[in-house]
Order: sequence, then structure tokens, then C-alpha cells
Amino acid sequence: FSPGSGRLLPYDLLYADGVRAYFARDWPRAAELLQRALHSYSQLLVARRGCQGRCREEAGFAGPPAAPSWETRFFDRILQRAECLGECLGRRLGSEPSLHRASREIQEDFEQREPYNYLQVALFQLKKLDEAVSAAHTFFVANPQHLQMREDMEKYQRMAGVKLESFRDLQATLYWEAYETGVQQYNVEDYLQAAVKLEESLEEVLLALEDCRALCEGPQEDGTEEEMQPGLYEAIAAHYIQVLKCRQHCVLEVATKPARVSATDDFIPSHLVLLQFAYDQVGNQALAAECAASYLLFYPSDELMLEKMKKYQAELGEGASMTARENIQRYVQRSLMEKKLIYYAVEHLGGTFNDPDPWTPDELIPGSLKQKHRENREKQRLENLDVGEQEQRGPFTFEGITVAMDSHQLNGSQRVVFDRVLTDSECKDILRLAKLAQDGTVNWRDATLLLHASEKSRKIVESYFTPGKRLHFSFTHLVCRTAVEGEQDGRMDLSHPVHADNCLLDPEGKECWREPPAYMYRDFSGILYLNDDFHGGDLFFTEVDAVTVTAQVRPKCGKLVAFSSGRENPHGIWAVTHGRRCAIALWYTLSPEHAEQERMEAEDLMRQGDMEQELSHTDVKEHMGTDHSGGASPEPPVPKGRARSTSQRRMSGSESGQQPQKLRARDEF
Ligand SMILES: O=C(O)CCC(=O)C(=O)O
Ligand SMILES: [Fe+2]
Repeated sequence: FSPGSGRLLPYDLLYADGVRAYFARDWPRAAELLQRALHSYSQLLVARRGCQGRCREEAGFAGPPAAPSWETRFFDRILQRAECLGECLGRRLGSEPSLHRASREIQEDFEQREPYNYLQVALFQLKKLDEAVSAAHTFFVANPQHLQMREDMEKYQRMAGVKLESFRDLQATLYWEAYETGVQQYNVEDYLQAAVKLEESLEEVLLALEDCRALCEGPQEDGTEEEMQPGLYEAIAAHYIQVLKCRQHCVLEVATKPARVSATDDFIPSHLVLLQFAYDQVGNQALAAECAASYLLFYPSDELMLEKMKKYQAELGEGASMTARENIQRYVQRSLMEKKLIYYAVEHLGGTFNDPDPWTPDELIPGSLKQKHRENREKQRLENLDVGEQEQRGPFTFEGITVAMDSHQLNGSQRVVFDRVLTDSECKDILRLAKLAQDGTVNWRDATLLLHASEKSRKIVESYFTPGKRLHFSFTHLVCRTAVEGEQDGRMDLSHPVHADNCLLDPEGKECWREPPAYMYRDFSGILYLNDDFHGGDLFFTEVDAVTVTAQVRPKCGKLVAFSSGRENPHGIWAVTHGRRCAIALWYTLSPEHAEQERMEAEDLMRQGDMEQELSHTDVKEHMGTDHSGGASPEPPVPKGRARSTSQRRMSGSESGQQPQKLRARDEF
């Protein structure tokens, strides 16, 4: 391999080899392979972009479709174009294009910049500090919620010999830098500089759009493809509609800044508005008119802009052409044609389309879909507002939340305790909610606080344990345990017997059976505590023998304990001897198809009257579940066959069960 030799190795293979070398701690090889994978990936994007452009021209793809049989002609062109693309890519890549089609998972890794995470470690090991810092920074920009990387970044910042310039984003989306500088200069009325920067940004945005659209080609392996219709024509149609939807969504992708979740609304038109004004201010009427005309392609009846056009026409004279920019014309035409096809398909073949653009003309949307379209836009607008508000508070950095204890300090694996996930007043509100729910007076639609708290916890657990991979709620519930009346002294019983969350613990056999009725698809567990004004009720972890206590956690408002749900984390709760202990218990799954399934199963089991075990707890317990549509649901019962009466007295489960806290020592990095 050498750049420019014309033969590009598939990036997914290089990546796989790189990761293998990484785990073999072969740092030089890991670094080399990962860098080559990243290079190959970016070359692939360049090749795709180039071929897209060429084949679009060749197939006359840019022109408006001619009535009446434009659908048929459209498909002809698509086939023609697919052929052209195949040839072009084969030529540029020096190999069969299908070789370069990675699985959805690997594509996502690259989109999330995951390779940079491995790379930074390898480079650090090789003592290439400057490069390691750049790689780490590049990863961190796209994953600011990654707590481990944050710690690494802080270490790098403290490290002697690290230069400030090393903190650079190797994948910096050029246009974001240009756009932001442009807007800044615009705001301080430096219109000349603003125009330069905004032009630069606009050009890059259009190129980035092409990159993104190029990735829509080929099969989508994420299983989101809608049900295929029987028949070849329908199958092709369904596939291409999927590709078209993917392309339409690119506008959101480019308008979403790395590390932010919401897109900048109407990104391309807003460039044009700013440019129009900037050119106007510096006295370049011709360019201002061109931007105004381009803007009008998106919003043809915008009165302000129409006024300006009149003014320019007067100033420039009747003979001045004042047409929109060609690249914007092409963009709008193509987008309209794609939308038309998508809407046609949605109307006649079913499916849905979340139109990303606010400027889609009304007449293009079929009557039967108009209402839905309006609702979607409103929803999107509200979501954007929500995020805008959050952004000011900086929610994606988990501000204030600290890792109180990690696996090492908890004497186990895949365990963590966070502090300050909730404030005191948030705990109070949720506790009040728990009380109200007991009396049946809560309006569940208003119980958003609980949902916010659980979603926040989900994000934290996700970013800590499965960065880059989505964790889904499997089940959520708010549960309070109240001490029973009477003699409490010397109680050694448990409020919750030792168990694991996704398998049936068999302490004698030192096994944990992953079989029904265990909730096998639970991958991670989280417990968010709400109060500490009770006695007893500490959570403890044991070894697989269910008797050797390895760590204990004292509940407290805002403390979140999270751990993997398997055999490595048996746990239980000491009896609550005084007061009432409330917590939000959260279980997560990595498989989207099992999201919330547990809740449904729990309901089924409830119906079968399988609750007697749960009711035999020594504490009185109330609970309310939440699904994320706001309905109440029961707690899943403890599966039958779970070990319950372990010889608790053998436990070394006193408050001193915990070993002295050690400082976290993570393998250098
Ligand atoms: O509330 C706790 O501390 C733990 C609860 C638990 O382990 C469970 O419900 O499975
Ligand atoms: Fe549990």
C-alpha cells in the first residue's frame, strides 16, 4: 500500500487488524493500521464524491424530470447511474467497489470517530505525545460525554511537554469553523470578512452534503429498511426510496455540529440570507442579488427578499440578469425531485418520511400527509427549542457529575458510582411525586421529571460503559421500601436477596444461568437514589458465591450506581430498619428489539399471578413503573428459582466489608 498507488485496501479490514494489534498490545502495528484505516475511509469518501458528481452529469440526473412518465424515466436513470458509479468507483479504488462496503456497525464506528480512541492509546504508548493528543482531541470533540476520555484529556492537559496546538481536531469540519468565524464577523459588522468566511463555509457544506449522500448508495444494513413489497419493481422502488430518504436526511447531518444533537435549522438558506446582507453592506449589489435570488428558490414568496430583488433590479438596471447560483439551483431542483418521489411513495406504498426541510412547498406534499407533516415540523421545532435551552446549561458535558468510585475501588468489574446526578431539590420533587402516586393523584403526563432523570442516567451509563453504542431502556421503575414495624435490633435479613439482574444465580454451583425466566437481555443496571433519611438499606455486591461481600454503597440523593447486569455483579440490599428508602431502578439493553420488552413480559407475568415471591419481602414496598409514554407499569417479579435464602450470617457484610479505597489505576491509560 502506498497513497496514490491507486489501490485502496478496505477500511474495515484495516480497522479490524488494527484493533486486533491493539489488543495484542502491538502498538506500532496498531497505530499504523488504524491510521491506514482512517486514510482509506477518507479516500473512499473522496472517490465516492467524485464519482457522484461525474455520474450525475452523465446520466443527466440534475435536470427536472419530464412529465408524464417521469417515475419510469427516473428509474431508468437510476439504473444507468448505478452502472456509471460502479465503473467509476472500481476505477478509482482499484478494486471491486463492493469490497469497500462495511457493515453498519463499522460505519457507525467511523462516523463516531471510534478509531481515534484506539489510536490515541497506541500513539501514547509509542510516546508520540503530540499525535496522541490530536487523536484524543479529535475523538473527544465528537464524544464530549465520554467520561473516560475526559479524564484522559485532563491528564494530557496537565502533562508536561504537551503543547496547546496539539489539541486539534484532525477531522475538523472545515465549514463549521468557517461558518462560526463568518457569523462572528458578521455580528461585529466586518461584512467583507464575513462574506469570505460564509462563502467558504457554504462551499464546504455543499461538498459535505455530497459526501453524505454518497454514503446512502448501496444497501443499508441497519435493518431500518421498511418492509419490502413482493415483486421486483416494488423491491427496487422500496430500495431507492430508502436511498432517497437517506439523502434527504444528509441536510440534517451537515447542519449538526459535531458533539451537538440538534441541527442548525435551515442551514443553507441561512448562509444565503447572511451573504445577501453582507454583500449589500459592502456595496456589491450583483452578488447580493444573486444570493437573494438563490434564497428565493427556497422561499419564493418571501416578501422581504422580493422587495430587495426589486431594489437591486432598479439599481442594476433592467438588463442585469440577477439569477440564482447554479449550484444552489441544482441543489433545490434535485431535492424537490427527490421529495416528490418520496412523498409519492409514502402516499401510495406506505411508510413515513420526516422531511428535514422547513421550506418544502406545500403543493408538493400530498393532501393526506399535510396534517402529519405539520405535526412533525412542530415537534421538531419544539425539540430544537428544548435542546437550545439545554445547550446553554451544557448538558452534554454532564456538568458537575463526578465518578465517586470505579470498578477498582468497588473491588469488581464493570461497576461505577456517580455523584450529583440529581440536585437535592430534584430528589425532593421526585419523592413528592412518589408520594402523590401512592394516593393516585399524579397526572402521569406531568411526571416528566422522572423521565428526565431516567434519561439523564441512561446517557451517563451509556457514555461510561458503551460509548458509541446506544443503550435502550429495558425497564424503569421508582421503588420505595419502608421499614416494617417492631423490633429492629440485630436484624440481619435482607430487603432484597442477593441476585444478578440478567441470570439466575446459583451460588452453590458458582454459576449464573442465562435462561428464562431471567431477564436475559438486560445488559446494564442503574440505580439512582433519592434519599438517605432511613436506616439500613445499603446496596452491596458479592462474589458469585452470594456470601462474600466485596463492596457496599450507601444510598444518597443524586447517587447513581451502575454495573453490568451479569454474573460478575451479584448484589442485594440490607434490610431497611427505619424510614423509607426510595430509588429509581433502571435496566438497559443493547438490543433495540428488546427495548421495553421486559415491561410487557412483566405485565404478562403479573397477569399470571406470579407475584407472591415479590410480596414476601421483609420490607413493605411500593413501586411505580414508568414507560416512556407515561403509563404506569408494574415492577418485574423476581424470576422463580432465584436463590433467596443464602446463609447471610456467613457474610462479612458489616460496614467494614469494604476494603480501603485505592486510587484508580487504569493501565497507564
Ligand atoms: O435498590 C437497589 O439498591 C437495588 C435494587 C435491585 O438490585 C433490583 O431491583 O434488582
Ligand atoms: Fe438488582
